[in-house]
Amino acid sequence: MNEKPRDSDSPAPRSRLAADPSVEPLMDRLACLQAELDDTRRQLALAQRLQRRPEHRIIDFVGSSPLAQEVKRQARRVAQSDAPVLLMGEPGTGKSLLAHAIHAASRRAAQPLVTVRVSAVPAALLDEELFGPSPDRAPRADDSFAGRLQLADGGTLFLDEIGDLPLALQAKLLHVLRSQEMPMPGGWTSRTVNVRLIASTRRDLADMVRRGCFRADLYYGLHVLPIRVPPLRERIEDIEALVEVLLEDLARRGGLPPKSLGASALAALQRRRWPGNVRELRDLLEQAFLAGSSPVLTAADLAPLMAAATVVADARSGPTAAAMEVGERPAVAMPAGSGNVGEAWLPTQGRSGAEAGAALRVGPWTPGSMAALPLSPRRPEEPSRVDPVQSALPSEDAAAPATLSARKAQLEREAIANALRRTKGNRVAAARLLAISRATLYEKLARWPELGRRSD
Ligand SMILES: Nc1ncnc2c1ncn2[C@@H]1O[C@H](COP(=O)(O)OP(=O)(O)OP(=O)(O)O)[C@@H](O)[C@H]1O
Repeated sequence: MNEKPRDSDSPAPRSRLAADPSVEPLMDRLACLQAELDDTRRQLALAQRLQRRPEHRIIDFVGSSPLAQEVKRQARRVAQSDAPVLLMGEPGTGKSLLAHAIHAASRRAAQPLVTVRVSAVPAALLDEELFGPSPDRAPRADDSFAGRLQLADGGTLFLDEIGDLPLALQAKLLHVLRSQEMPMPGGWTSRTVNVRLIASTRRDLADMVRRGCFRADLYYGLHVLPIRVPPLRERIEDIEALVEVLLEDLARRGGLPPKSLGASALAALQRRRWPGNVRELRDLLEQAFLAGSSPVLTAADLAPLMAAATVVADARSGPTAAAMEVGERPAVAMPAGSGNVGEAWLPTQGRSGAEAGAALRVGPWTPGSMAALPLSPRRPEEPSRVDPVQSALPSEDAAAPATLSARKAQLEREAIANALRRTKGNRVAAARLLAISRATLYEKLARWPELGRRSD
């Protein structure tokens, strides 16, 4: 056998060292460390694999109706391209799901998908949030802060509710997308960004262009690959499959025994118009799932929940809510030179009680949120006697929600309420305390607007 001569400097074979009693404890320690290292490597590899696992795939868009099949066909087609995608549809129809799925099916899947929910970030913060520090200011030590466009470099930027983007930022976005260049602070240098844009809207952007509220060039740039995501009422035949998947998911997430739907309950669901679309269906099923102990949900189980949801839907179609769907954000004047185009949207502060109340109703539905809504809403002018922040804190006898996602949401809400209480409502300080960006805090407050209101 042709054995390679051992280098005189290489360590002595392990067996010879191990035989030496003086190094035995060291060898044992080394073996332990090696085992720990291997274990950590395995865990790291698993975590990386899990992180890379897409949140949604195109197949997760449940439905076999012709409309649902067409959406999935278009999603597969646009995933092959690098052109901007525009997802148009009512709230809760699955636009975010599709954005994630298209990214996951694209050649950028291994790169980041960065989401900005435009409607949830105040206009005054949006510029920096998207583009990073302004190129007009002198470079500073803290300029390592990157805007979301830069964070999405190589991957995909998902702009949820692009219709809420102020006009000045529309121009800036268009410029960056066309030139693939972002000027850096100081204005002397720029950096290249390679980002694919997916945008979603529940508003009629073509109508906004006609009214001068949305730039025509950005609209046409986005309209290269448009996908219309149909409302649930146009694909009633998908409800059965959706119910099956959603009930299975609720049971799995909650670690609970599975439940099914009786024939009368299915018929009742198919008769409904679903203004909140699949999200509303999911919330309704979650409440029904948690409310009863029977393994089969009946029409009688669903009837009171559907009646309560109808009250909410009617409130949503009221005049203020309708204005928010098709019109502009409630705007307040900004002082001249404040850096934005004369308007800033404040999620809760600065709005009248009526507007804030409407925002509560039209805001995103969260699991179990309908149960928390009063059936007869308080009159807007009636002052609240309850400190919303205090009331958000955990009470001794508050029943913990059963599902993991609802429990996580409750803990998050409590942490934010606590931070706001400790900082006396100062959002900048609260965000710092929570170690999140201001924009993230505003995004979360859009989900729980009552936390952002001061009782004093
Ligand atoms: N076709 C579908 N199949 C399975 N789940 C769906 C489908 N459509 C929507 N969902 C589920 O419904 C919920 C709402 O969907 P999603 O957030 O994607 O809607 P959206 O259109 O982005 O809403 P919004 O405009 O309010 O942001 C999510 O839990 C999503 O997983």
